[in-house]
Amino acid sequence: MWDKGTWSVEVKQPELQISRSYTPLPPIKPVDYSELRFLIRKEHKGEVSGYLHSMGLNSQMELRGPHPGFDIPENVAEVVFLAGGTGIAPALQAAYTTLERRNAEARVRIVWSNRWRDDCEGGGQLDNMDRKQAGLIVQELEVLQKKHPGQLTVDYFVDEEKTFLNQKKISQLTNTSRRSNFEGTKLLFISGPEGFVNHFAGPKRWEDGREGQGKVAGVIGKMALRDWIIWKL
Ligand SMILES: Cc1cc2nc3c(=O)[nH]c(=O)nc-3n(C[C@H](O)[C@H](O)[C@H](O)COP(=O)(O)OP(=O)(O)OC[C@H]3O[C@@H](n4cnc5c(N)ncnc54)[C@H](O)[C@@H]3O)c2cc1C
Repeated sequence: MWDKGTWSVEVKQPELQISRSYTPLPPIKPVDYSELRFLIRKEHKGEVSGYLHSMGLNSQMELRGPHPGFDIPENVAEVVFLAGGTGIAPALQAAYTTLERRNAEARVRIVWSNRWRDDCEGGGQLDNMDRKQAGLIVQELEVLQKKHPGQLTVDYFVDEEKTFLNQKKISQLTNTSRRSNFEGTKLLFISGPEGFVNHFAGPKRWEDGREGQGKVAGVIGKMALRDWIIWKL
């Protein structure tokens, strides 16, 4: 799956017989297929996330999948990924596939918005702090940046610090006029809580019994971005 793009698996809660989807984080060492890592937010009264957070070491769980998400095309040139909260997990997947398995000149720009600084400790502030104090995901993003200098940027926005992603920032990220000599597919992803996706790209819609993309609306809908494939996750 790491050759393809974004993907998820379902975790089953055995007592209630319900399942929810979760997004494996890309490998940090050479690919070890026996290991899956996740970032799972503990939702207040969340059935499956609460169950997962209550599990002890060496517990067993039932997984279903993998379920493919978006396949990153071979000729990808630009990826802009707007991630809210745990939407950073598919952002890491897209960055991994693009940077490790595609053209060495492809560029990835991630924006990670969180409500609280605790969720992205050290993000955008690593020059002034001990790296070990940074959040694990922030550290992983930095490792990927160092491995692919100039190819990956990460911007952090934190609601409680009154910094917010806006149209101006998205315009900057999608303005690739200075790279007009480098042709290829341009992908703009929006991934996160429903309110985040709705605000920036409009709601997804049920189409033929499945969750489909719906129209591109919201902030991005007003921008008339040409040449970009826009994908809600
Ligand atoms: C493709 C995909 C990938 C995903 N990847 C990840 C990931 O990597 N990490 C991650 O953390 N999440 C991920 N999610 C979200 C995840 O699947 C779950 O939706 C999330 O963990 C919540 O599930 P839950 O069973 O814990 O909560 P649920 O029990 O479904 O509850 C969700 C919320 O609704 C509230 N709620 C429930 N019932 C009611 C009610 N009757 N009235 C009012 N409020 C109610 C709960 O308090 C809770 O806040 C992904 C989702 C998709 C579709």
